[in-house]
Amino acid sequence: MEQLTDSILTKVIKNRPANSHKGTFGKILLVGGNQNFGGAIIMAASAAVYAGAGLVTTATDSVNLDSLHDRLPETMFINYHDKVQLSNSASSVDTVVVGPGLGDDVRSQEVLLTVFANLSDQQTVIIDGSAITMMSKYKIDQPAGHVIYTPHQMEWQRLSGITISDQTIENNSQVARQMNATVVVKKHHTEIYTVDNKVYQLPIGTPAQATGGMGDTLAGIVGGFTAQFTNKTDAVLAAVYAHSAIAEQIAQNHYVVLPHQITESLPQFMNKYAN
Ligand SMILES: NC(=O)C1=CN([C@@H]2O[C@H](COP(=O)(O)OP(=O)(O)OC[C@H]3O[C@@H](n4cnc5c(N)ncnc54)[C@H](O)[C@@H]3O)[C@@H](O)[C@H]2O)[C@@H](O)CC1
Ligand SMILES: Nc1ncnc2c1ncn2[C@@H]1O[C@H](COP(=O)(O)OP(=O)(O)O)[C@@H](O)[C@H]1O
Ligand SMILES: [Mg+2]
Repeated sequence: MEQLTDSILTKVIKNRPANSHKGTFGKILLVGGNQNFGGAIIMAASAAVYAGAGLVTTATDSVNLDSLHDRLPETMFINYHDKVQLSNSASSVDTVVVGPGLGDDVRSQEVLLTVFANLSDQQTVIIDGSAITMMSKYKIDQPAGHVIYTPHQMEWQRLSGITISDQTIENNSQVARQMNATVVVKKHHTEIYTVDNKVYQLPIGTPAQATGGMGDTLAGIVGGFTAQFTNKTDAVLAAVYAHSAIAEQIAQNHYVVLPHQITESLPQFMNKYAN
């Protein structure tokens, strides 16, 4: 197992070519936010935009449209109950983040199945929150694409069948190896199990991060990084590291770190490491 350091940031975050345009930095679709959890997808989409994704579309319940655009005018919007629009977008973007605040009822399941049915091998899909819970609850198969799961320990228990107290590196690796996916098991000192069977641990992070929306924000950063940086595994590692490194900086003089504070710090933080 390897400990992550800030060298992953300089490895991944590159100066932007002078002749680039928004298309250079990836098209990303974020899917989530039911009538109760709209904040989750707003936080995830905001993180993706501030992490530098080129073109961001948010598919959510239409009840969330006004607050979404109020917070984040940079994103486009789709009503996720519109199957045609959701299918077209899911099949045409480079990267999909699905799950933050999606909920786990049958209507949420319908949305998830539509997204999964429209993915193909060239795409990257980050599966978070309710999407993970629903895959276990409704026994939904892993979709096509480069798959990245971002479960917290309870979601990992649901997905892997390993109870939280048995989630050792060895047990986690054994299950992750059979999944053909990258798995980010989120906790204090998060672990990342990569597709090529390596294990990384995050040695930083603070209990000031223990607040709702912190993982939704991470999912958006992972989406933003994988959308614009070539090596997908390194992009995940850098996203996980940046999320907690920013949190630690804020926590030096704040008792609790709010997810949107991390998001707002991203452009300045990334600029320090770009080379
Ligand atoms: N503002 C919003 O709209 C928010 C929406 N959220 C969404 O709510 C949905 C349900 O997710 P939840 O995670 O709240 O509910 P879950 O039921 O999936 O998991 C939460 C439970 O897991 C337990 N747990 C054990 N180990 C844990 C660990 N290491 N990290 C986190 N929890 C651990 C917690 O104590 C809690 O009882 C998701 O779609 C999520 O994205 C949450 O992110 C909270 C904020
Ligand atoms: N005590 C802690 N130390 C370090 N990181 C933490 C701590 N508590 C929570 N986090 C981080 O906060 C995030 C929480 O994710 P998650 O539980 O999915 O939140 P949510 O679904 O509410 O957005 C993870 O990245 C986790 O590693
Ligand atoms: Mg979560």
